[in-house]
Amino acid sequence: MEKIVIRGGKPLMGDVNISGAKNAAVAILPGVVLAEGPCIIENVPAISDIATTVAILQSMGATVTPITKNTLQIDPTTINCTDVPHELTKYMRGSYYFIGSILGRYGEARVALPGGCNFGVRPIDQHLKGLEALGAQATINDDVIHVKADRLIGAHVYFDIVSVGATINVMLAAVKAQGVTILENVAKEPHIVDLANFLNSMGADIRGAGTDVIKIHGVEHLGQTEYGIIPDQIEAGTYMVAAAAPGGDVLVSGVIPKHLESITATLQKAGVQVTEYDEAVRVKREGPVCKCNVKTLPHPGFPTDMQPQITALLSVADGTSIITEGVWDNRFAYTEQLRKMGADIQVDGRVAVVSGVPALHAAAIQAVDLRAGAAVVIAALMTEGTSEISDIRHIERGYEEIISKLRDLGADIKKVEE
Ligand SMILES: CC(=O)N[C@H]1[C@@H](OP(=O)(O)OP(=O)(O)OC[C@H]2O[C@@H](n3ccc(=O)[nH]c3=O)[C@H](O)[C@@H]2O)O[C@H](CO)[C@@H](O)[C@@H]1O
Ligand SMILES: C=C(OP(=O)(O)O)C(=O)O
Repeated sequence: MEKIVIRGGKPLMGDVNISGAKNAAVAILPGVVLAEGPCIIENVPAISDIATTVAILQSMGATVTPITKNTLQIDPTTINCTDVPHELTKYMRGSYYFIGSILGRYGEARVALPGGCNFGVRPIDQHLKGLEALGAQATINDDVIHVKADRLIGAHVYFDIVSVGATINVMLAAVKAQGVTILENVAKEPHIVDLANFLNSMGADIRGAGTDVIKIHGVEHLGQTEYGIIPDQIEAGTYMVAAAAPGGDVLVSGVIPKHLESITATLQKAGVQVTEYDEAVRVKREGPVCKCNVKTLPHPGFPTDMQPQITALLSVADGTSIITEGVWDNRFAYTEQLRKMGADIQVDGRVAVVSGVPALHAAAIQAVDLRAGAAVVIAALMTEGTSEISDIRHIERGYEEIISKLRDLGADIKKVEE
């Protein structure tokens, strides 16, 4: 078993370059199934969720050729199987995007239920509601989702809840449906817009991505494309908080600052200096961390996927911060790990009361999920002693080369085999 060992207390200084967005890539790669020719996808993050996505494509018969570490050529014309088994879906949430794309292309898919971070129940009723509105029959038996349609027909879908996954899955199926699909109350995250841009580059006709309503004119054929994935909003935000945590001066580059606005504003409230450039943000902290209240919300609100990281930072603020989780029912389990490091955090349902302490202390801690893993890395960077982080496979789902990126910023961090 591998662990991350961090000797903290050193300020982070220098530049860090941000990788392609995990949550865009895990939707775009399944989207390639819809193409009638090979696609070249650039800026694909080298993370384990992508290794799993590639393994799913290969298990279906697609030909995946790495051109560089972050560029893949994917030829879906060799696909000969439309079933995705649980051995492959169980590692990640985005595996369920194969439901929409295989249904859109082949009219039938059998995809086992997805894995991903455990925040309590993660229902898929809105995905199925949207696919059924397009004319698909959907059933779940023995943990396998079976969707089938003789023909997908455009429809008007009003989502009862704003869901990233449902918006993406229904878009993936609707691009080839006959007629017009209107999706209302959709998610507006940057990766929704990126997926729409990618599908449009293949010949789809999607408008309105990034607003509450998406309109899709179905097309008969989607062709090959060459497309570059956007930078990862959450990886960028994580390095912004990491830079602020032990106090330092870091240029987070290769980003779209507009995507980071809610994170920038929150860090500024917490007393951190953030300067925006065209494709970079500079993060500097000299004074104390100031208490501040944070509520996570769908985009453009403060992202839930940054909630554990900001909580780690605020655990050493000069007062009490209230963190309200507005998306998930159960996303505070990781605070137990911060408490092991001396944090004073009381959780009541979707609210955490974080009473700042002067300093955290080193401990043996666990990455209980992906962003919880990032949070304990940030906490360890702030402490004077040596912390050991276990279950790092969760961190590797979503952070490309986190060890070398932090080491290049001056962190004392290494991966060790137990
Ligand atoms: C691979 C990926 O992109 N994962 C992200 C995606 O997850 P994911 O797509 O699973 O999250 P959703 O946006 O769907 O979930 C938002 C809320 O809607 C609820 N819901 C969702 C679907 C559904 O059919 N019914 C339902 O009730 C969920 O329980 C949750 O309370 O968006 C989340 C919210 O930004 C992020 O935390 C995850 O990192
Ligand atoms: C929750 C996350 O991912 P997933 O939905 O893939 O579990 C995340 O990226 O923070």
